[in-house]
Amino acid sequence: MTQDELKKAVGWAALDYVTPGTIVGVGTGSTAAHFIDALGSIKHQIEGAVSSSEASTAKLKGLGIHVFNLNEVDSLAVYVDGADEINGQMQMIKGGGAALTREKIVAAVAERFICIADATKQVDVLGKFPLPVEVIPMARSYVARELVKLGGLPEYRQDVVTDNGNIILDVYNLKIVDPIALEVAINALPGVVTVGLFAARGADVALIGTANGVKTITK
Ligand SMILES: O=C[C@H](O)[C@H](O)[C@H](O)COP(=O)(O)O
Repeated sequence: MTQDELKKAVGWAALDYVTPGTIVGVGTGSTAAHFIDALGSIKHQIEGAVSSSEASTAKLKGLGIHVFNLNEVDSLAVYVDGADEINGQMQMIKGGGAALTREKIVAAVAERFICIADATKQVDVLGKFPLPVEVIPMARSYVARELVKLGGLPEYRQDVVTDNGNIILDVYNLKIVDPIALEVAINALPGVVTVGLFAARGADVALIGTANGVKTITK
């Protein structure tokens, strides 16, 4: 099976976690795009969605799914999204598609985070995938210097502006042995909007696409 077929398998498998009549939290990226297609097949059974990016919003609307503003919604039963890496503690690196901030916000409102990922995303230690950090543009150099002090090698993601008008620093060379501590430390830097570590609030369920089918891991 190709990687995209594995992504499709987990995207569709996530439908099992969608309760009819509810508003669904929707992530961003190539795996989440398969979930959106799957959601389209049951669009008359759900009230709508809350989206984590302009790209997902456009796709949802294109399929005729109503997209709610998060401020209109008190709670979400589930948030379904992909990841760039996920470890055995269900902690993740996200933001390869620059959508990390809105993803973290929508995930925070949801009761359960359903991570959908192909098996290549599973790791023992987070950090091989460069850690995305969304930064206010004027703070770029300052935050980069601080990230070096934390042991990382930050690289400015050229030609990328987030949906919130900010920039992304991708931090290489990290072996993240204490993900929660690093999440707290980076989030505390003035100018950082969000770090793409989803550690304090990780996934509750992981649907992992493997050659032998979809594996379900529950926290
Ligand atoms: O900003 C992007 C998101 O965090 C994605 O969920 C993540 O990059 C995984 O994307 P994909 O499903 O395309 O591998």
